[in-house]
Amino acid sequence: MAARLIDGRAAAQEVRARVAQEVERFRAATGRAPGLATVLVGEDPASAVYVRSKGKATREAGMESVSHNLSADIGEAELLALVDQLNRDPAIDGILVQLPLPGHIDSAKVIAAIDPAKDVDGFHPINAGKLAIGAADALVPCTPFGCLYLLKQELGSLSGLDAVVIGRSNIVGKPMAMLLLGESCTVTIAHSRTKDLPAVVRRADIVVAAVGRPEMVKGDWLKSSATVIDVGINRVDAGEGKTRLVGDVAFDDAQKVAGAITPVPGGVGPMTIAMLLRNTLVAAHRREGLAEPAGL
Ligand SMILES: NC(=O)C1=CN([C@@H]2O[C@H](COP(=O)(O)OP(=O)(O)OC[C@H]3O[C@@H](n4cnc5c(N)ncnc54)[C@H](OP(=O)(O)O)[C@@H]3O)[C@@H](O)[C@H]2O)C=CC1
Ligand SMILES: Nc1nc(=O)c2c([nH]1)NC[C@@H]1CN(c3ccc(C(=O)N[C@@H](CCC(=O)O)C(=O)O)cc3)C=[N+]21
Repeated sequence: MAARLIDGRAAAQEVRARVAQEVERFRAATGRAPGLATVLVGEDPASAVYVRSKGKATREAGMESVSHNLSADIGEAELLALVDQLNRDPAIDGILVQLPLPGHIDSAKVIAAIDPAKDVDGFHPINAGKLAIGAADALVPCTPFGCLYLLKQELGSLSGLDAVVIGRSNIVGKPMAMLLLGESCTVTIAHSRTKDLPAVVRRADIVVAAVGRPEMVKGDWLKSSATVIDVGINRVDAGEGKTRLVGDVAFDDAQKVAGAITPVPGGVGPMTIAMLLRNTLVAAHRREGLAEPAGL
């Protein structure tokens, strides 16, 4: 039987509509809108597209969006000075520095300079630590948070399920594993040194692929009825000078085996943006000392 398609666009639209309602309440209570600042260094076209769509979604939710576009040869000190200025700006509730940064800038240093209360990406060591210890007030990285939202929508309780996360980056794989552990899954983190990855994946009730290798996870690696979340965003040649987006999972074959699967595009990507808006809303409430909006 063909897998159910997990519609990330629809789920993201629901989250965004709820955020927009809460933005109105926030506005009524404080006389201002939540504000998100995005910082883009250099002119990587893909990054520029993401940053623009984040800005658009922010405004559509009724929030303020401020974008800073810096030249690729800006010094680390100048970038740190901008972060410091945004940390102090009372109208800014969330700061997102688009990654990757150019090689001459130490991204760990830049991330650590962001006020943890404004770290809506959830990349600051304080927020990563809070997630790891299960603190309720962690700001959680948007991509894994969006994956968890889709999984809970699809499966309800995740307790006791076997989850395999492929990829161990600080922005996707590791926080994803922490979230699944928090839901009482039995979690395996696989990576480039994992022995016999197909055998590891075959045990999984839940597979999260965050690798960056087009269509690496094959249909016959999957246990029948597994729930598959494909985080990969890979642009590949489609002939005639065109390109198309594919995930880290070989979708057509996986779809014949899996119980449910996210498409690329239209899966995790839109959820990432929805969760960024959610985190900005929550950060704004905390900064104003307001009760956090329930159920978001
Ligand atoms: N939809 C969205 O919103 C987002 C999508 N992405 C996409 O998700 C993917 C992953 O992103 P990110 O985590 O930043 O990537 P990274 O490159 O930081 O990490 C990739 C991970 O995959 C592992 N890996 C690489 N090759 C293999 C292999 N052959 N077998 C098993 N594991 C392997 C690496 O292992 P090792 O550590 O051993 O090197 C590493 O842990 C990319 O396609 C990216 O574009 C990312 C962010 C947001
Ligand atoms: N500080 C930081 N935070 C990030 O969250 C961050 C980042 N840097 N750097 C790059 C990655 C990537 N990322 C995506 C966001 C949305 C889509 C998205 O909306 N994708 C659409 C398709 C977009 C298209 O057509 O190109 C989809 O999957 O349907 C994808 C990828 C956030 N990232």
